[in-house]
Amino acid sequence: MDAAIEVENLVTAFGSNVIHDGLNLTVKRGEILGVVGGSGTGKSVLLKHIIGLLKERSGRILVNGRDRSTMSVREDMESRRDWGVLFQDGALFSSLSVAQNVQVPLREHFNMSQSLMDDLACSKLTMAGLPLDAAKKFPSDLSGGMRKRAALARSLALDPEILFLDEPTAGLDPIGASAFDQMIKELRDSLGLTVFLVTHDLDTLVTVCDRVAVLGDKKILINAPLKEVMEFDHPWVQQYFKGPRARAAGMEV
Ligand SMILES: Nc1ncnc2c1ncn2[C@@H]1O[C@H](COP(=O)(O)OP(=O)(O)OP(=O)(O)O)[C@@H](O)[C@H]1O
Repeated sequence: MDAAIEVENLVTAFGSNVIHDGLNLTVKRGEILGVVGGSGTGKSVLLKHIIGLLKERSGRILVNGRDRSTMSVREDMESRRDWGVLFQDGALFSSLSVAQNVQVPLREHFNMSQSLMDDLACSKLTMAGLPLDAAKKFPSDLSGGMRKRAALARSLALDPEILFLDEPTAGLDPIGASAFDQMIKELRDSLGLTVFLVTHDLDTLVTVCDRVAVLGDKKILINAPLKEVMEFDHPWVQQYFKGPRARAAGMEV
């Protein structure tokens, strides 16, 4: 099996608060993996460990087959081009225009002309479904949904192989959320991306995820296609997938 991400026996803690204790997870290349779990179970912390924003841990994390902990600083920097991240709040720089935001990773990694960067920013904005007149706007001039798309455009700036999305549809109205889901699927299909998607959104799980990994009891309880996950005998899983919201999302085994 060709794995984009492999997490082996991960143990993490903040002081005495153990977050993950022997967590194992494989994300296959080209799949959209939905990561779910109760609030505070460590989904965002797991994402931050995989991308190297958090470092204190034991266990191995391999991205594209490379062990993050044994990389030189240069290798680590190079490997950062392999992925893009969309954080929960979008994390755009408010004093920069949308185009300048998209160009931040380009400036960090390459030495290219302004006109090339402008062209690239326009192409990434189009990919993320934004009109070109958004380029000169500032984040505060955009709706919540457009800000998410601008942040997505920035996460695509370096032509990543892997996309990390932390609750991408949170705060979007149902129409905006379903359009965003559709776009993620189209981007995966056209660019061959691997997507690691933290979400609480049941509609997203149903419509875009190939597999679902459930984080609970400090581990991945199950990592399987949704239908299999829904049959998994664990109290949180049963409550989550058989509750009123799940029924409203049309989830039936
Ligand atoms: N920088 C930090 N310092 C100390 N504790 C932290 C830090 N970041 C996260 N935590 C703790 O780690 C635990 C897991 O947090 P995390 O944000 O990963 O949860 P989550 O599963 O993403 O939750 P949610 O679904 O609510 O976003 C929580 O108890 C949180 O308080």
